[in-house]
Amino acid sequence: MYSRTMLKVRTLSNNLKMYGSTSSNFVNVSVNDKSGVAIVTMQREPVNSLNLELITQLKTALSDLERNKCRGMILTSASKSVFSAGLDIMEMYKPNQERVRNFWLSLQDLWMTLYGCSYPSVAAINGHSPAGGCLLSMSCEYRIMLPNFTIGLNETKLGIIAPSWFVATMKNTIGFRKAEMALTLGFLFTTEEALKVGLIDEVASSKEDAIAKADKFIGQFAKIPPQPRTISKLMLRSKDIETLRKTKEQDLQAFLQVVNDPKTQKGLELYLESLKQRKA
Ligand SMILES: CCCCCCCCCC/C=C\CC(=O)SCCNC(=O)CCNC(=O)[C@H](O)C(C)(C)COP(=O)(O)OP(=O)(O)OC[C@H]1O[C@@H](n2cnc3c(N)ncnc32)[C@H](O)[C@@H]1OP(=O)(O)O
Repeated sequence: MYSRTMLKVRTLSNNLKMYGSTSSNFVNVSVNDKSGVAIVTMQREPVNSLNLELITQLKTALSDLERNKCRGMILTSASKSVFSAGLDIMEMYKPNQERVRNFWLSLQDLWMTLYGCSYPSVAAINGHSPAGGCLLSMSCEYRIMLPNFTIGLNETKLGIIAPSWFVATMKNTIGFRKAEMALTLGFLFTTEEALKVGLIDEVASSKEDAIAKADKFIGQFAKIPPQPRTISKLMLRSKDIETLRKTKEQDLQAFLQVVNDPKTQKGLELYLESLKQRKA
């Protein structure tokens, strides 16, 4: 039913080639011929950490779907245990200044594209989804998660502050009070806790079940005229998108200041070590 790569994800654009990146394919898009629903699969092993290339390819895939008037989009992961580990810490550790700048601008762009897309969007969260992974999930309209994983904005636990648009997305998803608790604690919710707090909408027993549930959710819109649907969605979401659009440069400068602070660099080094030691 879902034909692989019917919509081709463009390889890296020229401005990325100058960083010597290879054009690996970190995103697979398959479209159901009958329903017109696309499955966008992140496939950057081992943990789908969001580096410049994955972010850029996701943005391209989502924009292509918009142009091709897709009927709905399901975002998921090729990994069996991780949806996305969030931002790739290696992009922020001892960064090349031009690349890290591009990295952040591309993340802003991806969020604005996903949060404001006209088609119905569902995250089929088939693994852990901390920080940037949680942002991607929350930016979709509906979330279905598999049991025994965790999701949340854990930035404060890492000694950093989630940007205002991450905060706005969480507030819009679970409400002020619960977002305040979750953000200040840097809380990672288990699947059951996430369901209780409204961070996810359904629990699925397997990835296949999650896709089936996502298809069902999107199927409801077959009877709704697309334009009123999109306008209603954007009435709720466009204020936060416009806020970031207007303050992109300011947001970038704030990010660069934090990343280039020697204390942040030390923190990143220790965090990377701790991630490696967890295995030992
Ligand atoms: C700390 C950031 C400071 C930046 C300051 C600027 C502030 C700007 C605002 C930032 C906003 C958002 C921040 C983020 O998104 S930061 C990323 C936060 N993510 C996490 O804390 C998750 C960390 N990872 C995990 O908890 C686990 O990996 C996992 C997702 C639960 C999966 O566990 P696992 O056991 O299946 O896999 P594991 O063995 O841990 O990892 C496999 C290898 O992948 C490496 N790795 C994991 N996560 C990341 C990552 N986010 N970036 C880069 N690399 C990552 C891990 O080190 C292993 O590598 P190796 O095989 O040992 O070489």
